[in-house]
Amino acid sequence: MTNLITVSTCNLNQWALDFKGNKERIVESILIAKKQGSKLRIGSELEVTGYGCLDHFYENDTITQSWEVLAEIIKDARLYDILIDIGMPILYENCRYNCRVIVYNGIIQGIRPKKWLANDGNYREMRYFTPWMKADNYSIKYKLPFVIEQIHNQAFVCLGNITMNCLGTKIGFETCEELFTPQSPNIDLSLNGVEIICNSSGSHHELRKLDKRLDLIINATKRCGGIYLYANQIGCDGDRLYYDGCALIVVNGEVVAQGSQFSLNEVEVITATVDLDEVRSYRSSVISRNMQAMANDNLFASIDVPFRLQEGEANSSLKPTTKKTIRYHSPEEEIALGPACWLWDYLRRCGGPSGYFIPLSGGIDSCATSMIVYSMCDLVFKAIKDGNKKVLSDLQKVSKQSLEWIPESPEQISDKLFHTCYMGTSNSSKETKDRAEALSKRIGAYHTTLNMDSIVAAMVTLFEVTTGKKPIYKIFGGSPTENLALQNIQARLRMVLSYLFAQLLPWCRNSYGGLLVLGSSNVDECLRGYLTKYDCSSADLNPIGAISKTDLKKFILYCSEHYENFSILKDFITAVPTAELEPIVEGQYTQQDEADMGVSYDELSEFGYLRKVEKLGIYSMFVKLLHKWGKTSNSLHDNLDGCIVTQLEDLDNIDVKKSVLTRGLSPREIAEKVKHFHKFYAINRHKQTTLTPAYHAENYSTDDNRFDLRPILINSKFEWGSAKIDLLVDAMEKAEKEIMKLD
Ligand SMILES: Nc1ncnc2c1ncn2[C@@H]1O[C@H](COP(=O)(O)OP(=O)(O)OC[C@H]2O[C@@H]([n+]3cccc(C(=O)O)c3)[C@H](O)[C@@H]2O)[C@@H](O)[C@H]1O
Ligand SMILES: Nc1ncnc2c1ncn2[C@@H]1O[C@H](COP(=O)(O)OP(=O)(O)OP(=O)(O)O)[C@@H](O)[C@H]1O
Ligand SMILES: NC(=O)CC[C@H](N)C(=O)O
Repeated sequence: MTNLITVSTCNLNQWALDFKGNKERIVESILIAKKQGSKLRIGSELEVTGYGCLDHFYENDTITQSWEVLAEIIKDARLYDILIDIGMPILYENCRYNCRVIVYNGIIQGIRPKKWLANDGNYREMRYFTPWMKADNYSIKYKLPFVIEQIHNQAFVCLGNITMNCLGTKIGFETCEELFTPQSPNIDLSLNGVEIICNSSGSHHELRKLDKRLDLIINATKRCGGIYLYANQIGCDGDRLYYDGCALIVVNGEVVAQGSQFSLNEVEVITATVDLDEVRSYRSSVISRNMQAMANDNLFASIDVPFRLQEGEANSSLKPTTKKTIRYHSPEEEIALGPACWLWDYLRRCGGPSGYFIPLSGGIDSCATSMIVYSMCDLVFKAIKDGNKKVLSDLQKVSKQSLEWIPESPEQISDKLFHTCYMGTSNSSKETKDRAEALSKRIGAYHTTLNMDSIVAAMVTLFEVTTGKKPIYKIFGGSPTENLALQNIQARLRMVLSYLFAQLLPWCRNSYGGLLVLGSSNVDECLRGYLTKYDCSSADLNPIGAISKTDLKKFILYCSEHYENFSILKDFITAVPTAELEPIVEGQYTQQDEADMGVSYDELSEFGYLRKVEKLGIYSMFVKLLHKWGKTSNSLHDNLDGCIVTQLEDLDNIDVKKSVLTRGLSPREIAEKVKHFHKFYAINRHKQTTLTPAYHAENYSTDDNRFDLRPILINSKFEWGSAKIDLLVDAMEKAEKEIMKLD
């Protein structure tokens, strides 16, 4: 026997505070679900307001307008004959809750507030919402606002930790973060006989993160059995995060439907026909599970809904959806797609600007940023080819083209939207100038080349006339201060020129509207502070601000293979990174990034990870890197932690001494690197506070405004921790000498 039921979930491209647009997308998703024969549709977390309203959640307007949107949905008879689960904020006794509102045929069946709020990393739900902490099966009679009551005379609804007892199956809810908690609601829901679990999320993209989310869902339903529907927001809803959709339908640990992770579609509904009997036989044959279910108290307020979701057996045309292989993107693809979708949403939603402008240096970072813009053009082109009328009309509007204009290639889109500029000085080389030009040409962007020596000279002359002193470069005998000042003025002037060009280039091309300026400092440089404050790093948006140089290089390589005729990219990969801010003497660069920084990009990525993700201070970082980068063999590693605790007494132990250092860096070298990193990190932390809003791509992002909250003024000596490091290094060196003697 089969017990088939057709259910839907979706990716919604919501936008914070766009109540009108959000409502339209919700309605469209319900209509699509109905068209696909569905009896249940779930939407993303806080879909009515958009997930990322931040402090706008404090405004009562946000709540009242949510009710107004819901009222219109309730009134709309086209949305009947399907159970709908809608996310919005609700105020009860002056506390704000993050809720699911369950509606059937214009009647609100129940409201389920989120219990376990997301409050780490990018998330601050506790700033706006109160977690629902009442006893589990306690519910209240919630008085509905007049705007709802007047529609069908419904004055009250049950609010609490509810489940829906439909005719023939039970439905329950967990909201985003709750899936990630050790005691996820889905466990109790399944033990209480809930067969369909609806998870509505506002979950953001991070490189290599998708498998964590999928693993949790798959494992939950593998262990407990059940049908799991996952809905998510997709796109940029007004801030640094990209929500990465990937709506999912899973049955007993098998994926039967998966939505896109990166897409320009505003509404994507996925639907599957699933068999409730599969859940019943999966669960009931596991006796240990059944004993737990039997012993489990009823933790939920159960609401009866007079609606049968199952299809009658007479509907023989219906077949259960077959299982699918999960689709993952490689990290390089994720870089190509995530920031590109984010840039598209940002551009079309921000109104006036008619494209992007980038100062293109001929180096890796601005090249990677440009390739992301190219990827955006490519996605837009493909969407138009696939018949996406909204994308076409958005493109025509942004690029100020007529309704007749239809692009024939990504390059034609790039020509309208993307502007690049090489800003050379006498310190620049022909190689970087040519590379920038060649890349821009291949992408199809509108390129300009300029020489700004006269402006730099004018500034330096002004300084000289005012103070009577003339700064000169180090290689000509100047001090480090003079040398730095001469570099920084070039870098800062590039920023001023960028905004001038961004404002006027469309006008030069007989169009109108300005351009958004793109910055391209990567996460490693930001962490080390290897950038001039308020230079080209101070742009409008930075697509790569949370991506490491190592990943960017891999991304360029991927682009050179993925897109046709991009062999020019190989030249970027092999070029030595240099700022070209100091004079080139006899054809040789005097300045190379890694030498200048005193640390390699790979090492910076490591420091960044240990600092932010592993949360290590200076001393623990040193110890961790001793294990990782050190010459010590495993037996010394094994003893190292004990040594630290017992003030290195163990190093007198002959076995430890025998574990001779064979490869890697010495403890002193590691200590120097760790201290060096901390010194520059601390000195330059102030730069993070002014950094351009960047796409959040990594869990070791340095974004001071939302994600990585640190003091601006830090004592760069870290005296206490450094002294402990020195003590350990001395002891290890002493031990090493003794080993040498023994040998
Ligand atoms: N604690 C603090 N809190 C708030 N502000 C603080 C501060 N300390 C300095 N400042 C401010 O910051 C200024 C120093 O920062 P900044 O002007 O950036 O100058 P600074 O960091 O000294 O120099 C820029 C660095 O970026 C490197 N770089 C390399 C490659 C390319 C580029 C490029 O731009 O293309 C740059 C360059 O070699 C140099 O190491 C001070 O003059 C002061 O105004
Ligand atoms: N000659 C140039 N023409 C145009 N823009 C430049 C030039 N030099 C630097 N820039 C801009 O300043 C930014 C920072 O310059 P920097 O030399 O630090 O390069 P970077 O951060 O290593 O990036 P890239 O790899 O793109 O050179 C660059 O990403 C670029 O946007
Ligand atoms: N909105 C949420 O609850 C999101 C939190 C969750 N940890 C995530 O990244 O997906």
